[in-house]
Amino acid sequence: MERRYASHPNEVKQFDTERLRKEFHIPTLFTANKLELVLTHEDRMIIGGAHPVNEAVRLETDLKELGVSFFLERRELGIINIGGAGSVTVDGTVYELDNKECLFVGMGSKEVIFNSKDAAKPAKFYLNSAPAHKEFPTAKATLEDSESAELGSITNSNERRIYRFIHENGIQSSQLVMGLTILKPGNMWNTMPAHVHPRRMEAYVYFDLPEDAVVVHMMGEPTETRHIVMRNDEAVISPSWSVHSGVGTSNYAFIWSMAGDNKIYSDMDPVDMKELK
Ligand SMILES: O=C[C@H](O)[C@@H](O)CC(=O)C(=O)O
Ligand SMILES: [Zn+2]
Repeated sequence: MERRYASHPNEVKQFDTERLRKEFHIPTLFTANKLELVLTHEDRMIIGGAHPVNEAVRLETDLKELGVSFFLERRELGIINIGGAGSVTVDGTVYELDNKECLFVGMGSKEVIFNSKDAAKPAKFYLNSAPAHKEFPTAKATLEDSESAELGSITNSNERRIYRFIHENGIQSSQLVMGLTILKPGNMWNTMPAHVHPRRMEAYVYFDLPEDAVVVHMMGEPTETRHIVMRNDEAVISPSWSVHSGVGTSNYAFIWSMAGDNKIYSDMDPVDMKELK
C-alpha cells in the first residue's frame, strides 16, 4: 500500500506539476488480478481498485500500516463497480455487483474477495475505506435504489444526474459518504460553482471517458487554484481546504467519496464565483 501524507495549503501553492501529481493524483487503480491501494493521511482514507480478470483478488495489505489484525477490523469499505459484471464475497456471502452498483462492507468483516463474471469483460471495483468506530450492516445499492437528482443546466454545460449511495439518508456508515455523478452528452463541467468543506476530505475518480479525452481537474484554495489533467479511471485526492471541480473534453462520469466529521451530503461552503482565482 502506498502512503501519501496530508498537506498544508501554504506549501501546496508552491508545487509544480510533477509534485502536485505526486501528492494528489492516483494514476493506477486497475491492474489485472491485483489490488491497488493508496492510504492518504487526509482523514486516513484508502483509495484503491480491485481488478480480478482470471483470478480472484482479496482485500489484504501490510497490516502494520493499519495496526490491526485484519483489514476491516477498525475500518469500513465502500465499493462501486465501474467495469463488467462481478461479485464481492464477504465472509462467505456473495453479492453480485454489476456496472455502477455499490456495496458497503461494514467494520468487522474478515474476508472480502473480488471476482469477475467474464474475463473478457472484467470488473473494476473502485474502493474507498475510512476508519470506523461502529459496525454497520453490509448493504448493496443500485442506481434505482439510491437517492438521485438532476443537477445543472445545458446553458452552463453541466446537466448531470447525481446518485447518492452511502450518506446520512442512504446506506448507513460510520463516516464514509459515497456516490456517483453522470454528465449528460454535450455537458462537460462538474461541481461549478465550486465549494469546500473543511469538515471532510474528498476523492474523485473519473471514468467512462473516451481514451483520448481528459478532464482538467481543479484543486487548491479558491484564490489559488491549480489544475491536474486526468484521464479515464484515474483518481484525485482533495484535501478539506481544496476546491474539487473539473471540465472535460467530453462528457464523463465520476465517483465522489468523503470522510470526516459528518455524513450530511449538502454540508458544503459554496465559493463566491467573484473570489475564484
Ligand atoms: O461534496 C460533494 C461533491 O463534491 C460532489 O458530490 C459534487 C458532485 O457530484 C457534482 O457536483 O456533480
Ligand atoms: Zn465536495
